[in-house]
Amino acid sequence: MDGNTSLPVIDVSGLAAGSASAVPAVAAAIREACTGPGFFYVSGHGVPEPVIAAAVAAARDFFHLPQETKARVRANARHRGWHAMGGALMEGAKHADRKEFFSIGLELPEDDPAVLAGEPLRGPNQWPDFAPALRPAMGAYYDAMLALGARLTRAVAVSLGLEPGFFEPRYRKPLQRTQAIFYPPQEVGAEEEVFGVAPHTDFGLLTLLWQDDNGGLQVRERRSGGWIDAPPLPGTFVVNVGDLLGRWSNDRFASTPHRVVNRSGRERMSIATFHDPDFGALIDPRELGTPDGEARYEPITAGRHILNRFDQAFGYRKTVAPAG
Ligand SMILES: O=C(O)CCC(=O)C(=O)O
Ligand SMILES: [Fe+2]
Repeated sequence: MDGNTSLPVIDVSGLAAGSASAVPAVAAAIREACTGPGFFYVSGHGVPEPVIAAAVAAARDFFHLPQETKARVRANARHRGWHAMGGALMEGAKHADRKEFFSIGLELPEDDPAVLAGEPLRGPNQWPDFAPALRPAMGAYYDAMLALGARLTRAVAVSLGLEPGFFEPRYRKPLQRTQAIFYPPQEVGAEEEVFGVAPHTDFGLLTLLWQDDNGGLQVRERRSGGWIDAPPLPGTFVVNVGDLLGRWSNDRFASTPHRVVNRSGRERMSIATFHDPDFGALIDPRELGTPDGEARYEPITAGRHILNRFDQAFGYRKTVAPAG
C-alpha cells in the first residue's frame, strides 16, 4: 500500500552528502514541519537499502520463533531484549498494546565508566545466541540510525536558531534505542479501543521510523483533532518530534499523538529508533532560547525524563528492581 499523504516529504540528500550549504533549506523545511504537523518523511536519507532489509529480515525470523525461545532474552531492567505482548500500556489507554518488540541501545561493556557508575539503561545488549543474524543486522542498522540522527539534528539545531553542532556534545553516549516491532494481524471487528500502539506521544527527542508496506500508522491532526494516515512511502523514514524536544524548545516544536491500528489482515513490522541524547544531557529551555516568553519547564536531565516515562508505560519496570 503506497499512499498519498498531506505530511511533508523532505529531501535530506544534501545532509548525507555533507554539503554545508544544504543545511539552511532543510532546516527551514524541518521548522515548518515541526511547528505544523510534528511529523514528516525524509527521502534521500543515505541509509543503504540492504542495511534496512537485513535488519527487517533478521527481526522477522526472530519474532517467528516460539514464545518460550524468545523469553530467553526477555527484556532486562536496562530495557534491552524481547518485550512480550502485553508489556506496554500507553498512558490513558484501556488495553495493552497488541505488539511485541526487541529493543537495543548503545553497546557498552560492563566495565564502561557509565555502566560502572550505575547509570540506568546502560550496558551491553542482550543478543540471542539462537538467532545469530540479529546482532550484525540490528547492530549495523542502529549505527546507521545514529549517523542519520546526527545529520538530522544538525538541521534541527539550525531550525531552532542554534549552531549546527549544538547537539553533538550532548550525544557522546546517546540513549538512542532501536526497537524492531511486530504487530500480529488484528481481528476485524475487534474492539475499537484495541491498538497495535495506543495513542501516545514519543518520549525522546526525534523518532526515526521505518515501516513495512502494510500501513496502519495514524497521526493526530493538530487543527481538526482527527486522525490522518501516515502511509508507507518507499525509500523514506517517518520522523517525528518527541516530548523531550517539545520541552527543550519551550513548545516551539510540539510532539504529536499517533497510534497504530493493524487492519491489514497480515502481520506488520516496523523499526522505531528513538534518537535521544546522553543520560546527563541537561534539557533546559533557557539554553535554546525562549523567544516567545518565559521558560515553561524546569531543567531536567534527558535520562530522568525518559525513565519517568518508562516507569509509566512498561509493565516490566514495575516488577524488577531498578539496576544500572
Ligand atoms: O510502528 C509504528 O508505525 C509506530 C510505532 C510507535 O509509534 C512507537 O513505537 O512509538
Ligand atoms: Fe510512537
